[in-house]
Amino acid sequence: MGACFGKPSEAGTSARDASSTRRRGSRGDGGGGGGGGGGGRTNAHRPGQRIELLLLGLDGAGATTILYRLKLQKFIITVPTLGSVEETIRWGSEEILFHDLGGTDKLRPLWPMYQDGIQGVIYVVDAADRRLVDANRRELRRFYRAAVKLHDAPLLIFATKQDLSDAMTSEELQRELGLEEIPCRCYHVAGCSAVTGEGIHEGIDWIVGEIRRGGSRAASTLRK
Ligand SMILES: Nc1nc2c(ncn2[C@@H]2O[C@H](COP(=O)(O)OP(=O)(O)OP(=O)(O)O)[C@@H](O)[C@H]2O)c(=O)[nH]1
Ligand SMILES: [Mg+2]
Repeated sequence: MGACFGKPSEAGTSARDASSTRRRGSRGDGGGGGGGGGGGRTNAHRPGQRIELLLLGLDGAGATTILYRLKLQKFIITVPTLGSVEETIRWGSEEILFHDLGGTDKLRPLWPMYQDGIQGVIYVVDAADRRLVDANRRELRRFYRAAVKLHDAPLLIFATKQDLSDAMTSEELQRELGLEEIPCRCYHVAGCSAVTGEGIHEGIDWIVGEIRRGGSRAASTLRK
């Protein structure tokens, strides 16, 4: 797939076809999301350089479980993250440093403190809990209002817990979260499960691919 240009909506390629992508730059818009607009550019990625990603989500969404699924290739029982956890994993020729931030309401205001050096954002949603859709929409917007340095960075939404019967699909979540209004460079919603491992590698491949080719993007294609 190409860079962050093209059709308003492209089907992704995760397992069970449970993903959807939006590439900014095709709408010619300039509004939505707020957030000032004076933010610095995200660190451009140089080949061989370590990638740094933020891993966010409401408490209990499943962020840390995804992190250790990636690190250990198995499902492990986690404890709630108090503050932040840093883990590095090897991804092909790349090294990725994850900043996994706790998601309780006390910790969410701290998320925007982690902007410097970050090249991509992963936001984890418990797709099986429909009661949290409003809170997820609100917290995503609040985060991006403050995190102006990340408006140039790709956003991966992990719609996790797809192993549970009533989990929302990625298309449903894309609509419900109002992702069109989020001032990120481009986004992708990937259905996944940290229990089965489904969809996680595809999601990481997407964000790493976007970061790799993001360095040459013309500023005019980016919303400020
Ligand atoms: N069924 C199911 N349960 C999951 C999945 N991923 C995580 N869980 C469970 O969800 C709960 C919360 O997981 P965590 O990874 O600790 O959540 P977190 O987002 O890191 O939460 P905080 O650290 O509090 O911000 C745990 O009981 C996990 O076992 C999944 O894919 N499927
Ligand atoms: Mg955690």
